[in-house]
Amino acid sequence: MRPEKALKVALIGNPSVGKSTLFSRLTGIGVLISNYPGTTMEVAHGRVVHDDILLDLTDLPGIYSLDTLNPEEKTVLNYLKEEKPDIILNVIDSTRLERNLYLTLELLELDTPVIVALNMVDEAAMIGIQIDHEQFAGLLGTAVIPTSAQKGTGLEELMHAFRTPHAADGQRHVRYDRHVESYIEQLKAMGLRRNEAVLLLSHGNTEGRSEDIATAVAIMRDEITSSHEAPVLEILAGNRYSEAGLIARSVMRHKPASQMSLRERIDDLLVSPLWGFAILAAIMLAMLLTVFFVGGFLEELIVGTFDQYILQPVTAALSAHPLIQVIVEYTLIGVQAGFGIVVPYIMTFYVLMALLENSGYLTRAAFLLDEIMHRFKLHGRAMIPMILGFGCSVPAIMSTKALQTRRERIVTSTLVCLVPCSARSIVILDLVASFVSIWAGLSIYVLMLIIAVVVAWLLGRIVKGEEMGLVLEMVPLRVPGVKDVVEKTWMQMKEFIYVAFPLLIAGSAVLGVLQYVGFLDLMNSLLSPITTGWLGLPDFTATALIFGILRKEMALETLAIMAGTANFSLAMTPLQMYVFAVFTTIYMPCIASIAMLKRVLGWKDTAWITLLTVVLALLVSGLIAQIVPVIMSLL
Ligand SMILES: Nc1nc2c(ncn2[C@@H]2O[C@H](COP(=O)(O)OP(=O)(O)OP(=O)(O)O)[C@@H](O)[C@H]2O)c(=O)[nH]1
Ligand SMILES: [Mg+2]
Repeated sequence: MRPEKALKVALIGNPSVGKSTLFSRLTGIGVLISNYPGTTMEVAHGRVVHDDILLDLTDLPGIYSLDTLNPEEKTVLNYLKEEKPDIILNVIDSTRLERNLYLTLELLELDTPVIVALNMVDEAAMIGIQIDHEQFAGLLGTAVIPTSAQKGTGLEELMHAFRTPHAADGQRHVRYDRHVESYIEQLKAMGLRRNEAVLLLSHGNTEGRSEDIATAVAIMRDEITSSHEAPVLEILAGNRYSEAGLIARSVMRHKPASQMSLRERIDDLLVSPLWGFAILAAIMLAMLLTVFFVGGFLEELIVGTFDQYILQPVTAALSAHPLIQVIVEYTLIGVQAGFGIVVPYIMTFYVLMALLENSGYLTRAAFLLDEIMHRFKLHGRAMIPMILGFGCSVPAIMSTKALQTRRERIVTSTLVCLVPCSARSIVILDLVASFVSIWAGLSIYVLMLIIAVVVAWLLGRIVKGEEMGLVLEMVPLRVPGVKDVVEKTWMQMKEFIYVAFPLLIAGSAVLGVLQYVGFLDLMNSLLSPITTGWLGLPDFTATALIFGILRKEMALETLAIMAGTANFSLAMTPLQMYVFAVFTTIYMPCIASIAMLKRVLGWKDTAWITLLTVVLALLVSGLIAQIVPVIMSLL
């Protein structure tokens, strides 16, 4: 029997506790899951039937409390106010019980029934922490279900808890300071509920309340503040912290580890000043080399096979109208470039990025670089979007939403646009590293690093706004789950297969038509003052650069089509390949990145960033094209 009414469940908890993992376990919907705080920046919904109940689940961004009203907290509070969920599923990390409990205590005071998912019990067991969940449930006055979202345990019990509703009344309420409690009682006598009284006392926002209540609250807040010599919010927070501590200590059975575990030792190395940087450099280099060799190997295999069994036989056998012929040929070369060049490189890249994201390493890199980043008036946290940028700029720009100030978001997004994403890496690796030399390929990454440092320094001075301190949550290091990595890679490859591939095939066919009617020649010659004049490139590169705005890897695919071969050394000199790759890496974010920039920053800043990248690209690659021949002639 299909249930009529859906049970609205909101997943709420601290960052990186496994809310999204649980959400995708329960709904089967793929959402981003990574081991760094602030993965979920946008609300995700999922509707699913489990036996006899229809669940309407919402995955929300991670928050630490309901006190400071930062953007994520506002998202959660607005959701609670507007959507009025039937149940709050509070996900907590068993390895960090005490800190997680602060938010739990706040949630329990609201009017909505709370069910606690005591997540990561697998990890807790590994480090010797056991939690008496029955005693815990008794203390909280609600259901507590031990789960491991990653391993998928405890889900049935969770379903059972959803089916057996309880009222919010019996849930634990923090016992505040005597002084505060007596005021709460007075407010209750004036007709308010306890949680309303607590909220009014902590924030003092009496909008929509009677004058009596507003006056009483104002007097009470003043008295509490003056007698404790601290803001009311701080006093309430102090009470919650000590209660969280008490509860955690009474339900936790801790077996102290006798010696430093291997994991802790690795962790120490990762953030130590000397080894830390060496490891960071080694990881980045290893990643690029792996992509280059694995991708290159697969490419050769696929391109060769495609050439021999499809491209050559088909073009040889085809005798049709020249227009048809050119369309078929261009489309086939497009497909070959997509399958042969893009898939091998991008897939290898995605797998490696997924490993990195899910290992917890990103927060170590952020911690390691925190001091340096502050010289550029950025927080170490800004490192996370930049490293994500090596995969794809779009989620990387989205993740800048986790930064606290607009200034940091603008500067970091600009820098993300200068990080060679996997699509740009394809151009660098498949063109320059393959046909010029691997060192030439790697030198482009060094060049981009130098450019990023200069731009960061300049923007640090130009873009106004405050610099904010922010606590960086250190997530535990963990061996990434195979399933998570496969799922994540597939999620991203799907985007490529469903969105980029049709675009590529249609684009190739359109190119064929445009070529046939002579439009490409016209466009190429219009742009030739820039391409051939200033950049010293063959004129057909103009078409490739324009198509590269749609998607960066299309620059290379179009280049292959225009050059009539994927063996680029037949059509371009090494310097031309180098200049083309540098230009493609810097100029204009792709359309999808522009759309994301607009969402995060608005049109004006997006336009500035785009303009900046175009000017930079023209400047840097033009200078290379002009100066290198002069130097060569002097040698
Ligand atoms: N060992 C273990 N790892 C888990 C468990 N649940 C989630 N994880 C891992 O914890 C990390 C964070 O998971 P997410 O689901 O992205 O966490 P989140 O709470 O949605 O995080 P934000 O969106 O940043 O607030 C990922 O690396 C998961 O694989 C679990 O039960 N056990
Ligand atoms: Mg999440």
